Amino acid sequence: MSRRSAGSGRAMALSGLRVLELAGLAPAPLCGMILADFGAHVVRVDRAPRSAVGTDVQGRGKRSLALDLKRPPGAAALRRLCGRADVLIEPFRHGVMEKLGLGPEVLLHENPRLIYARLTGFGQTGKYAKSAGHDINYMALSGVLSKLGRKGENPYAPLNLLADFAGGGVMCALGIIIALYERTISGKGQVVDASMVEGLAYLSSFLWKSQNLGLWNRPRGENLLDSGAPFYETYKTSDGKFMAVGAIEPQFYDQLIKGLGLDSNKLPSQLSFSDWPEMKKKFASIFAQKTQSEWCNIFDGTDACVTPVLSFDDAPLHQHNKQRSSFIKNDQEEISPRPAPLLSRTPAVPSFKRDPFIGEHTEEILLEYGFTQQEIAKLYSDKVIESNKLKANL
Ligand SMILES: C[C@H](CCC[C@@H](C)[C@H]1CC[C@H]2[C@@H]3[C@H](O)C[C@@H]4C[C@H](O)CC[C@]4(C)[C@H]3C[C@H](O)[C@]12C)C(=O)SCCNC(=O)CCNC(=O)[C@H](O)C(C)(C)COP(=O)(O)OP(=O)(O)OC[C@H]1O[C@@H](n2cnc3c(N)ncnc32)[C@H](O)[C@@H]1OP(=O)(O)O
Repeated sequence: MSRRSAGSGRAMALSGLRVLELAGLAPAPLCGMILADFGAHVVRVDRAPRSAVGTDVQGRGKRSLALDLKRPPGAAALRRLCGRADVLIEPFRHGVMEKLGLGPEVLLHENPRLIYARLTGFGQTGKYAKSAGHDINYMALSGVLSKLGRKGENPYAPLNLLADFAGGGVMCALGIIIALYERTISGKGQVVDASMVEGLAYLSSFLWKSQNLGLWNRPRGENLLDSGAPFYETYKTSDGKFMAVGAIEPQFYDQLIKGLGLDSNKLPSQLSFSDWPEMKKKFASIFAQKTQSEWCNIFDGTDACVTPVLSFDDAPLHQHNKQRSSFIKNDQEEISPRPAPLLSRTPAVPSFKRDPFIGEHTEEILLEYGFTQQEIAKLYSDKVIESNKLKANL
């Protein structure tokens, strides 16, 4: 397969890599989208019979094949596809793939170079391996949720960003890339058991390993980085917006104090924990006196570590983000973040096309993977695959 991405004419880091992503909820689609953004040929294997509308909003750069895995010819078709693929991403709880006869021992036996990535909440073993769950449950089990939240309040889940996406989708992508690198040496594939509980726990290594520094020994919401400190907080401005303050180091804290028009000689020391609640009130009353844009005028260009809290409407329009083209607009005028990180020679070139409809590329994918027209016709007549050309052409 070409080392160049279709349409862009620029080489991408993962060009030529064949990925099969079994359609799942949120984390696996992100994992597949990252690989697609960096040039992999990602096929999303959707369910047949298909539902009216897909739930994957992270289908950028992917193609869709609608295949009924519950029927033996459908499972057999996936086995054949895996025979020619580099990576399989499966997002089901443990046991589902085995029940379909598509477990790793089968697929790796048929293609020993396959990277078989299993992205689950609880992993492949252990008491919860077969239990349903969502981001908040995985965060809870990792220990991390217990650290999140404000003083006196219950633990608080910051959307489904941490377990689903950081500990799940991104960690799984990392596992895949590590296994692909290792395959260049051994020639062998392997299973990546990407548990979101463990992915997030690993991501929180700093919290675990800094416990002896005394950073976290007060209750939730009363520590340095968990909204306890006045200099690591958000503050409301006079126009109802917010500023984010992260002035940890003394030299940066000094600049914060200066920008707020305060005299450091008349204030308690920065790390006087008992004064933190009062200092917060003081900072809050000062921030409430000016608009967000007025505070930006004061703090932009300083090292006070004070930035505006931007809405989704405002973030793409902020001068800094515009200067780096940090957000992109696709052919449907939808705005989303540009893939990161930026690689200097082979950056990601995200697709600007709309996401695929379920089953939009069924036939072309099967042909590409070596199925004959007769075999495809049989799969159609057996109702094992579906095509969605009509809708795609509307
Ligand atoms: C917090 C997040 C979740 C957020 C998701 C939201 C973004 C979306 C949730 C609901 C969506 C809305 C809803 O669908 C209604 C609208 C629909 C419309 O189309 C769009 C708008 C909607 C409003 C829509 C909008 C959004 O999309 C939603 C709001 C998370 O935490 S996500 C992380 C979840 N956890 C995991 O991924 C860990 C691993 N997976 C699991 O543990 C389980 O999969 C899970 C998630 C617990 C689900 O369990 P379930 O019983 O449903 O599945 P499994 O046990 O894994 O088995 C899968 C079965 O499906 C069969 N199968 C799979 N593929 C095929 C195929 N191609 N052909 C045939 N059959 C297939 C497979 O064989 C299994 O069958 P069995 O059960 O019989 O073994």
